[in-house]
Order: sequence, then C-alpha cells, then structure tokens
Amino acid sequence: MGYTLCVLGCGTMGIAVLSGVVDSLDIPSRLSNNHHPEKWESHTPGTLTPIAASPGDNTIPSRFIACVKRETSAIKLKSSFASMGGMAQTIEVLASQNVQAVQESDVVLLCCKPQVAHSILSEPGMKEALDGKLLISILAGVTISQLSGWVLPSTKVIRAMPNTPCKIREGMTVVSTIPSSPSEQSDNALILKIFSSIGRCRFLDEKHFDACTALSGSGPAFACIFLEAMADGGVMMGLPRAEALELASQTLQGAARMVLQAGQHPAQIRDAVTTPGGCTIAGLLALEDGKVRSTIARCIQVATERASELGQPKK
Ligand SMILES: NC(=O)C1=CN([C@@H]2O[C@H](COP(=O)(O)OP(=O)(O)OC[C@H]3O[C@@H](n4cnc5c(N)ncnc54)[C@H](OP(=O)(O)O)[C@@H]3O)[C@@H](O)[C@H]2O)C=CC1
Ligand SMILES: O=C(O)[C@@H]1CCC=N1
Repeated sequence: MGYTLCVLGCGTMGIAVLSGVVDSLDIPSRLSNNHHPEKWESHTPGTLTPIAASPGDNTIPSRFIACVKRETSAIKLKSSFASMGGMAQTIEVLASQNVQAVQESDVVLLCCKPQVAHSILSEPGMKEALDGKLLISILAGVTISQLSGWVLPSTKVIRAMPNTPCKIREGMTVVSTIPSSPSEQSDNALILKIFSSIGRCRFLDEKHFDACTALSGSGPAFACIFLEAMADGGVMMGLPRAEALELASQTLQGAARMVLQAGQHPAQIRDAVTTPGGCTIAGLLALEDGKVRSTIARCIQVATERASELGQPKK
C-alpha cells in the first residue's frame, strides 16, 4: 500500500500537481522523451523519473485528498477530476474539512495563498493532525522558519517551488535541501518521486527560493509574453493567428530542448542561426535596441524582490 497525499488548498497549483501525479500513475512512460542522457543529469538526482506503479511501494501515493474552502469550488473540482478519468476520478474532494483530511493523510502539500497559511495551520486540531508528518509547502515567500513556528517540532517542513506545467508533466520544481539522516533520505526519495514524475526536480538551498519563485514559478507567465509577442509579429506580417502561435510555441520549445537535451549553450544556438548580413542579425539588433536582455533580467529581479515580501507581515 502506498501513502495518502493531501493537498491543502487545491486551486491552480494544487490541481496542476495532483493532475500530473495521478497521470503519471496512469501512464508512467509518457516522459520517455525525457530519458535521454542529459547535460545536468549527473547532478540532478532523480530527474525525470516517472512514478513506477509497483504495488507495496510506500514511496508512492495511492490515496489522494484535495481540500478547498468553498462548497462551490469543491463541486467544480469534483467534476473536473471526474472528467479527467483514470486515477483522477479517485481523488476525494473536501470543503472546509482540513483537519479531518490531514488526520487521514501521511504527506500534506500546502498549496493555499501565502496569506492564509497561518490561519489554516492554526485551525483547532491541525497541529496534532500534522504530528510526525511531512508538510511540503509550495507557498511563495513563506519561510521554513515561519512554517515551523506554526506546527509541532515533530512535523517535518519542506519547501518546494513547482510551476503550472506540472499539469502536463513538464514542470520545474525546486525543493529545499535537507540534511540527509536515514529518515531524511527517505523523505527526499518520496519528494523526488512526486516532483520528478511531473517534470524536472532539483534540490537547492532555501536562500535561493525567492529567485526560483520568480524564474521558474512565475516563469511560464513571462515566457508567454515573449511567445505572444513573437506570434503578434507574425500576425503583423500576415500569418494567420493560429499558425503564428504554433510556430512561436514550437520554436521556443525546440530552442529550450536544444539547451536541455543537446546541452548546447544558448549563444551557440543563436550564432548557428545568425547568418552574416542575414535577417536574424537584423532582428537581434532590434531586440538589443529595445534592451530586451536587461528588461527580462530586471523582470526576474523585481519578481524575486516581490516574492520575498509575500506572506510577510506588512511593514
Ligand atoms: N499559480 C502559480 O503558478 C504558482 C503558485 N505558487 C504558490 O501556490 C500557492 C497557491 O497558488 P494558486 O494555486 O495560484 O492559488 P489559487 O487561488 O488558485 O488556490 C488557492 C486554493 O486555496 C483554497 N483555500 C483558501 N482558503 C482555504 C482554507 N481555509 N482551507 C482550504 N483551502 C483553502 C482555495 O479554495 P476556494 O476556491 O474554496 O477558495 C483554492 O482552492 C500560492 O501560495 C502561490 O504562492 C507556486 C508556484 C506557482
Ligand atoms: O504570482 C505569484 O505570487 C505566484 C508565485 C509564483 C507564481 N505565482
């Protein structure tokens, strides 16, 4: 028998993570495209390992509970999991029954908004329900030290920063590093199983979490601005909208895979495309005139600064 995984606050991100995990239990091999030897594989333990549905493996979740606040959200969530089919249909959805859900769970994924975490963890009986359990928080800005202060010392608190592509098992998740005593090693294995089944997963020290929140947590939004702008340019030049979007999306995916899978440096990819006196250098100079590099880098800087303020008392 596997363990019970509870998602406390199952909105956009809770749904993304849960959908990805149940999908990986239904179709463990969908990530086969990602199994090629990769540049970072050697120092990215557990990267891209689908959950193997072997009976009796207690590092694999076998029961899922999704918690929301409002009954209306619960109704929508139930129907959305039902329409996904497969294991998603087995997800139990509860409204305003957080303590009961945590009592029945082994691992708790905290996915609420940063500002409601304290009130959820302070519900009567919650501390006791979390006693000795693993609490994984995906909250932006809320530190391990804050979270640890809201639970009993026996609750193991970990931070993870996933992103929305976890829903299609193309996520990027950063997990806070933990010292590796034997029990912590088994927690590491369990956490890796969850997040490497829905994309890439790597451990990094908590001090980097605000930057990771900005770069990979918020990153899909930033990437989509670039993607839309490329498509708009195509539309301006007469391409139909749907085709422009397809060309832009596949081109960004292809370039990113050349970095991740073929291990090429972005500058190498750029230089190979840039024919002397050709059209690419004309486009690149227009981008540089618009200060695109410093604009994008500053975007990550300000998003990091803002992430550090989330879940903190107002000054
Ligand atoms: N969105 C993103 O791309 C990313 C977000 N994050 C982090 O993930 C967290 C969640 O973000 P997101 O998914 O966008 O937020 P959503 O608003 O989509 O989801 C929040 C969920 O919390 C539920 N909730 C609120 N109050 C309670 C309560 N008292 N008890 C139980 N459930 C409750 C809501 O239920 P109801 O609908 O009933 O109100 C809702 O389902 C945030 O902390 C954010 O920092 C991290 C990485 C990426
Ligand atoms: O915008 C936010 O605050 C959250 C955290 C990362 C992505 N979305």
